[in-house]
Amino acid sequence: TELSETLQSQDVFDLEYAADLNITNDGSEVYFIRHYMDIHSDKKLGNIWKVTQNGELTPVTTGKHQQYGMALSPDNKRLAYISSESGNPQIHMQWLETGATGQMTNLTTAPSRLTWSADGKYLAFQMFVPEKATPPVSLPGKPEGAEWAEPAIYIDDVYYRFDGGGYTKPGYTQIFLLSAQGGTPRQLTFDEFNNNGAMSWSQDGKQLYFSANRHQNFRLEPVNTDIYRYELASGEISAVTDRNGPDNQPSVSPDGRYLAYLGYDDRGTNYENTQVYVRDLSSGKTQSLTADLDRSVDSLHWDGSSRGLYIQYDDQGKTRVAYQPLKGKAKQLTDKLGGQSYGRPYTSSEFDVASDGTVTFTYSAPDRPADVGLHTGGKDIQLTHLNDDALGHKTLAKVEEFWFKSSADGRDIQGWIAYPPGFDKDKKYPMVLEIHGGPVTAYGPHFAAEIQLYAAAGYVVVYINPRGSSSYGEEFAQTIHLNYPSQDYDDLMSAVDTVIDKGFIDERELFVTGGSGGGVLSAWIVGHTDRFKAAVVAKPVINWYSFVLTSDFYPYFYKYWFAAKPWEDLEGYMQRSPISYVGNVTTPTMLLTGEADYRTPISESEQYYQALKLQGVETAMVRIPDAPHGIYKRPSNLMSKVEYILWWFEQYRDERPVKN
Ligand SMILES: CSCC[C@H](NC=O)C(=O)N[C@@H](CC(C)C)C(=O)N[C@@H](Cc1ccccc1)C(=O)O
Repeated sequence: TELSETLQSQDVFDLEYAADLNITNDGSEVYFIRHYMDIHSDKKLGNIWKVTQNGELTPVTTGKHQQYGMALSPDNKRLAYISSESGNPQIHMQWLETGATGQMTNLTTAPSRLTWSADGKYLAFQMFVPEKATPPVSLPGKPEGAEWAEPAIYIDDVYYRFDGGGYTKPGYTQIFLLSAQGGTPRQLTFDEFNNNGAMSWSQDGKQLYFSANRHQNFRLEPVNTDIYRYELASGEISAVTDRNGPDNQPSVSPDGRYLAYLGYDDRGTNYENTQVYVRDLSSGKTQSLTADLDRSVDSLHWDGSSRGLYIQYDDQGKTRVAYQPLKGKAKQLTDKLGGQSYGRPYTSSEFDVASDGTVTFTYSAPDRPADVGLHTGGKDIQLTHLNDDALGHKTLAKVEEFWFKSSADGRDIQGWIAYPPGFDKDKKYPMVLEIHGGPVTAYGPHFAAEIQLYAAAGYVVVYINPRGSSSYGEEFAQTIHLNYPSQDYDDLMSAVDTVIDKGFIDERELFVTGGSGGGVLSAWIVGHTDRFKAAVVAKPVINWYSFVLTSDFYPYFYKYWFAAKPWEDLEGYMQRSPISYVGNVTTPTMLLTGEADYRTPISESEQYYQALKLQGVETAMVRIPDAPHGIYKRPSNLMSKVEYILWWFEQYRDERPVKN
């Protein structure tokens, strides 16, 4: 058959995906944000749409806005959401029976986490409250009308910049209460903590549960969140949990008897399974429902009868929803969740449940970003086809799962092969090995523009979940505790050998790329083998010593990824740093990083670039202006990333592909 069009990088502007799924109590309709890429502002925007069980789609809001944080009222008659249509983010409401809409607030900073009280009379929300910063120094002698340089910036907080958010301002996130009739929000919390975790109301509306890190030393105990109870009548705040380790996502059962939440005991490792806990609110008795699951639960929703919970977790690169009763075994419902990470094939999804047990979820397929799916009557139904117009006429890469044994120790490892459109097993193809970051995350059989674009350019693309990835249980993730990179390198090389053995790879045409943790591993690869013809190392850590002292989340990294502070274990830090092996590199290696990446700051890439130059190795550096760690967030930056990677590889191909 003749090939139809293949995917081009500019097609990323045509992608849409579903998010913020809210299902009605009777399961008949799903409200969701229909995200699209605006080619003029180069940003992801989104409006609210509704889809019925038979797939009928209706717009609920319109306009070129960013709308998000949607929350359907308990009686399903109103929809609260956040919209930037007035110029900055405000709470809006739509009365669904009449279609009347209104802006409910005039806030000075962005609201988040809209949470309805059970009687539908109030919305709790959160908002950053800035504090006045008085600089310790002011300069004397400025003549009137003089134009002096911007004043110096004084910093004394532990966290002074966040990836994606820029340099921080002094202040804290506080909880507010807004009448569903509108009016002035009332501030509920005032203390010097970030009260910024998920919230849930008691059924009688007298208490608000929320998660936050309210420990005196919270800045240096970065994952020690607990659940707190706020008494609406007195303003008193008391701790419900107090263990060492995160407790979050509180959710009061519909009958008001139980509080469910997620968490784990912090043992100081790189990964622990997040479990579901249920506390009987009158006796205080608490039990874990998922101690035997050996997977991390990411989210939960109560069943309408309060007899159990619907839970979401990653398993072997896919995401499942299961029903976990308060007593007894879990029942699997669907494993078709995903599709929200449209750049690279990370697991990323969400779900919601109606009172009758109908589950809506983001429906994943290797050839489409997230659609709205429904699980009802034991079946999965795809309700929307948001990208059939943009992608339906194109030939996309087929994605096939494979398993192989690692040469390190015979461990079973899972991976996927994306075949170029028009693939013929009797021909020989160049290969791209694409490596995920985290390092405790997972790739899976999900749509990814980057993978699809490399395949459309004629490469067989291989991606795997090396040891250390999530979705295979605690032992698998913890193999890299204080040991990253290590045998994950062997897993990656075994994947390459396994695919070569299939007979359709030109062994002389091997290429490698990866981002973040995948940048660490691709730099590690070129320092340990010369099998690849060219490499692109994206947003990497090159030197763990400098990374820990420049990354935004440094109180976490030194504590959970290393045995000691950098100056206490110089040898350990350097032994695991790609910079230590730069003397071995002969592979032409390009660096690519966002200039506003405060997670893996661009100084990491600069170190490797300069070292490679000193070594006389072919190299180049691509700097993406203003881009944070999530380079893909602006579609044109995703295009730049892919175009530069393909261009770099093409320089080193024996036969360059002919551009049409
Ligand atoms: C508790 S913070 C752990 C670090 C965080 N992990 C999230 O998965 C992270 O930012 N990891 C970086 C590498 C690290 C700073 C050396 C990373 O590999 N990022 C990946 C994965 C990722 C995907 C989506 C959102 C956040 C991270 C990447 O950017 O591809």
